Amino acid sequence: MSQAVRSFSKGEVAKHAFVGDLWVVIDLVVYDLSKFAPMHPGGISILLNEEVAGQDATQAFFGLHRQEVLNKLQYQKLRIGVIEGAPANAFPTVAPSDALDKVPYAEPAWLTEGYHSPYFSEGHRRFQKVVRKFVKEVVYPDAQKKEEDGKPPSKEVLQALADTNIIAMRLGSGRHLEGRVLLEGAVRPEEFDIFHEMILWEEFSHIHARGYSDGLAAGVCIGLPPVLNFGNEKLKDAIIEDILSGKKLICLAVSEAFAGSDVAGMKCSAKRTEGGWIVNGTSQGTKWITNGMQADYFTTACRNQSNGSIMLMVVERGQGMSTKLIRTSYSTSAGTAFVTFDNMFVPDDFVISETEGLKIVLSNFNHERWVLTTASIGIYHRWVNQRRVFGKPLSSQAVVRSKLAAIISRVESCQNWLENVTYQMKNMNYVQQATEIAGQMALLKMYTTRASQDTARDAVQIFGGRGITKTGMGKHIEHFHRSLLIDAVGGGAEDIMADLGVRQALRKMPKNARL
Ligand code: HEM
Repeated sequence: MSQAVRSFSKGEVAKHAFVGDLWVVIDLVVYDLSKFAPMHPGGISILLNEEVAGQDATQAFFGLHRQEVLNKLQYQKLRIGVIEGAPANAFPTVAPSDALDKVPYAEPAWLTEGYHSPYFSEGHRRFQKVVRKFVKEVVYPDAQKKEEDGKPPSKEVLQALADTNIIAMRLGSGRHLEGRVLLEGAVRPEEFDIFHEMILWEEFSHIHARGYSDGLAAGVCIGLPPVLNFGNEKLKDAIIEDILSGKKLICLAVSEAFAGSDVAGMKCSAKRTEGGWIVNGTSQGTKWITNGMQADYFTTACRNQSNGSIMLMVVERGQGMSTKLIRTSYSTSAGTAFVTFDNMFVPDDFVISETEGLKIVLSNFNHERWVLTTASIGIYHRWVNQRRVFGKPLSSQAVVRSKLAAIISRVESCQNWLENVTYQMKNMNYVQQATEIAGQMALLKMYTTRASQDTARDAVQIFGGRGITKTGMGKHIEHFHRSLLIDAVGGGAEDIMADLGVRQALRKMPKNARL
């Protein structure tokens, strides 16, 4: 035992069980709560309970809080020593920010000790460590705060994403990465592949703040690819660098109040005028536009009034545009907006395509669906050992273990299917992806979001009341349960995805196929 750490007998601790003189033991460590108790978010009276004050409160504590509470600096200061006989390392140490979780199935198999993967190299493993550290240290604290107060992500975090070129990396591999230093050199631009991008999305999902995560320039990931892949050089020169460097934001404005994501049914219209187009979408403005509140540019689909063709263009924020905040089941941190255009002028250079708008928007969906699927996968279940009912750990009940079996099987099957689809995307060109993978991607997204709903329901059942509280031990479960439908609907609702998957399979059915 280090000399600096004092040790106390149980009897000594028991003497401090009153207002103004209050100690408790958690995991063999003695905490002096005398000054903290009146400020305790759970109230003072529970701390004065005879089974808590001056006692070993380990079980009670972990039945209500997450371990991370004890890791906070302000609470580390409450430690005054350990219980007699405790090992020298009893003081909980904070795991390094890039540490892997040792709880079985908490990490994907490729990050589990002793497991192998055909898809991920040593380079991917190094990259994953750097991303995890970045997410935990730079993003997580801001995410937890802003998800709660509904404000957009802080400018510093968005700038950090731009400076490390995470904004650029989330658009996938390609020429836009050339010459950039990626996350302080964690990967070279020419090495960066779709598995690096997958790591980014999976690691970012660990912030457990779905609205905030969309607020982190998610609109760029769907609004900029049409410009990158189909825009003219003048348009690219005018906006890409400002967006990748964090000065400006772009979003995708294609779903409409009456047509939803049925792009073909849109009412927003464009009329020819000298040097450009006049865009109107007033009564049927575009709806559910992620980042619409903050965006400077809107990649917008509209119908050419003269010939009915579907155009795609970038509308710059300005007079004639209004953006109104929409409240959804996740945080307003995402800046989801109802957008209307009233006689907006769009110069010719900002038109991406006059005739192929629909095709470009549809081709964009594959990557969007892949992103949504990647971000949805992954759930932790260490708490099952933690929560106790009728005096026993919950995991001692067969019915709970059966739910766990289902949760694990679903997570593992989604992850493995995703890795396979990602590998196909890595090895297929753009056209092949549209014909070979779109159907499978749609089925995978549908399966993943349905699995998420089953998993959230099981988790809430196991968690009981804690699974529906926004604070404490169950806060991530509550959040997951409330926000998962965003992924089930965004980028195409489940039934549409299922239908697309099967229709694409049927198209490929050999004419002479017989049972
Ligand atoms: C080192 C000692 C403790 C610290 C630093 C602490 C800190 C906190 C914090 C930060 C919260 C807000 C919710 C959260 O973020 O998890 C909370 C809530 C709560 N705490 Fe404690 N706590 C301590 C000990 C205890 C003990 C021993 C009990 C007794 C069983 C207790 C009972 C509660 C209750 C009932 C809540 C409200 C639960 C909720 O909001 O979901 N706390 N505590």
